[in-house]
Amino acid sequence: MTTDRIIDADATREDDAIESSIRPKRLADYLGQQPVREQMSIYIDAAKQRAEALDHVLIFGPPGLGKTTLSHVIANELGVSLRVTSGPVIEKAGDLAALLTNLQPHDVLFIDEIHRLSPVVEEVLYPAMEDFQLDIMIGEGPAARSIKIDLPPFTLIGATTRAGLLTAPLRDRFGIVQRLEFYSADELTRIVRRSAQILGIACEGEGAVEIARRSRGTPRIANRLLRRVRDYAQVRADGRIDGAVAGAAMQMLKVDPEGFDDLDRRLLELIIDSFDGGPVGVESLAAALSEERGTLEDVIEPYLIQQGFLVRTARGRMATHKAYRHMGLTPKDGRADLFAGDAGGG
Ligand SMILES: Nc1ncnc2c1ncn2[C@@H]1O[C@H](COP(=O)(O)OP(=O)(O)OP(=O)(O)O)[C@@H](O)[C@H]1O
Ligand SMILES: [Mg+2]
Repeated sequence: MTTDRIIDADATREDDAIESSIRPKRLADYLGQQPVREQMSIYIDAAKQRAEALDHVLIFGPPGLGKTTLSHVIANELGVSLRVTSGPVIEKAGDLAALLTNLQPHDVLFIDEIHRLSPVVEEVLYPAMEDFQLDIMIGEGPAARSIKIDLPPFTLIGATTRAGLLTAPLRDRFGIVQRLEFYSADELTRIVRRSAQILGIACEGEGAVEIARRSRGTPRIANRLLRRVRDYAQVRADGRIDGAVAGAAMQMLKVDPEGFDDLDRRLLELIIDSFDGGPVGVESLAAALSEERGTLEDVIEPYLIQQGFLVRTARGRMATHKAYRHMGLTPKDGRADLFAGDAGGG
């Protein structure tokens, strides 16, 4: 979105290039996300047994957790084609009509950033999802008329960073809603090992663990850190990534043991120093960091909140006891009690 953070969860061009080789294609290679995998495997088998299109799927979760990957996996497992588009790209009702009428029965249409569909396009999508029917107006003025076109049964997969961004009528039309969670260090370790193997990188036990621990619960970041650590290992060591090499590389990359970079630390510092620990509104924080509010809410905050460094309250964001300690500071009086046992969430 904005920065050149090594731990930015957004995809870069380099990511896209390597993506195709390491992106899992089958459910069995889609590591972690156990409940999602289990459910999807049942829904996919059931749809195949009935020879029906899979019900529409909404996938939401922070950037880099595997929304696009999961949609590819679903289409692969169903044995159908996947058409990829995104909310902002579909400008007119006619664009959507062209996409939908080109689908084969049971195909998957993947709409990324589905919360950014225009209201007009969304209106056209409702009957398409519900009744596999297109209801569009052609012509203008007195000559305008509405025509109905039957569509092949298809599966819509929508992805968004936050379910709350969707309108209620759109959300209600998805029969399957999957929320992706941040990955555990163990899951990320397996992902790092798998990627290392595919890319032919020698990455030993502790090396993979070290990279996983600092990946902010995000596979895209894990894969990117793996590549940067490989560079370091190649130039400064014998090419093998072990714990020590990974640790040294992380120091060079300024990724701290929690996986935080300068931006995360600046955010925590800001709340603690300039706003006395909060609460402080998200707009003020975004302005002070020169970041967009959306970046703050979708990219930076979710992990800090999930890890219990930040809490979202009705009056704004507050730094927790854990945040003070991480920054090497003593919590304000009372704050320790207030947040003792706080496990994050939100
Ligand atoms: N469950 C998984 N197992 C292994 N690797 C994964 C998994 N999920 C994602 N990845 C890896 O992480 C990378 C990023 O995933 P993906 O592009 O699907 O994220 P996304 O949620 O669509 O992100 P964005 O919100 O930016 O679109 C992929 O290239 C893939 O290799
Ligand atoms: Mg994606």
